[in-house]
Amino acid sequence: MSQLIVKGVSKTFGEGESLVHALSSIDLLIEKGEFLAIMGASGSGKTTLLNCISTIDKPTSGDIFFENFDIIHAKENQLADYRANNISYIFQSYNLVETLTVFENIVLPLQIQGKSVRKYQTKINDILEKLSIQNLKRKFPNQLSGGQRQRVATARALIDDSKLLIADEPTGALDSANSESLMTLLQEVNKVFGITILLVTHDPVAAKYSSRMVLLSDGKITDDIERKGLSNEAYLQEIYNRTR
Ligand SMILES: Nc1ncnc2c1ncn2[C@@H]1O[C@H](COP(=O)(O)OP(=O)(O)OP(=O)(O)O)[C@@H](O)[C@H]1O
Repeated sequence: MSQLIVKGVSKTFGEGESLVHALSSIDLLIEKGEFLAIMGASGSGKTTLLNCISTIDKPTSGDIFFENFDIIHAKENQLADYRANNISYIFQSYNLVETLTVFENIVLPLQIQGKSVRKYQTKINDILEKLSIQNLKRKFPNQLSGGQRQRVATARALIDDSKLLIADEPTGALDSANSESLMTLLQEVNKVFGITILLVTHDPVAAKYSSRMVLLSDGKITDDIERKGLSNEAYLQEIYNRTR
């Protein structure tokens, strides 16, 4: 059973002359632990698809199930629980709180959800160690390099047992060196923690770190390729071939 099932999802905006078909009958099965890159031209429906999955937006028709949970027919309080328990985001700007230490930033989602930081101590140490930021715990964000800030923001996204990590154009504002380090980090996090990642990107170089790429054109899926055993570079070539 796939972790995420998107079945016949359509989404329109506006009406009459200004009607836009943002998504047209999207069918997509996503397995647990997949690192999926969603590509496509501007306006092809990438963000709308992510928004329907993360319940920011509601499809006009179709069904979405996450681990058997029926997102479309759920009540608002159930959706709030779904979001809190399952979804984390990686933001372009990292969104670290400058007046809190690295440790306090990382445990913030636990505190917001009223969870005991003490119960998560082993997991916190594991994440700090795996992301090589144990020695930064007491520092403040303004004492960190760009790459270290990325690692702290990623640790925070991983702390609360979320099953789905959503990154909408996370490299959009980064230079190529920082893009590469963020994408390498996401690839590592996907492998080590097995978290499912949904990445929206325009950039084939960012998409080469994924395990699968779907291409949207005018609200439809027009291509779907898996990395299988390909190296990043061979997979990149395949993505170039299929997206140009
Ligand atoms: N709230 C809205 N109201 C009206 N039209 C919308 C709205 N949101 C999206 N659209 C339209 O739906 C289509 C898909 O938009 P979407 O933002 O999903 O595309 P995208 O592939 O993420 O684009 P980009 O790469 O530029 O971010 C576009 O034609 C867009 O203009």
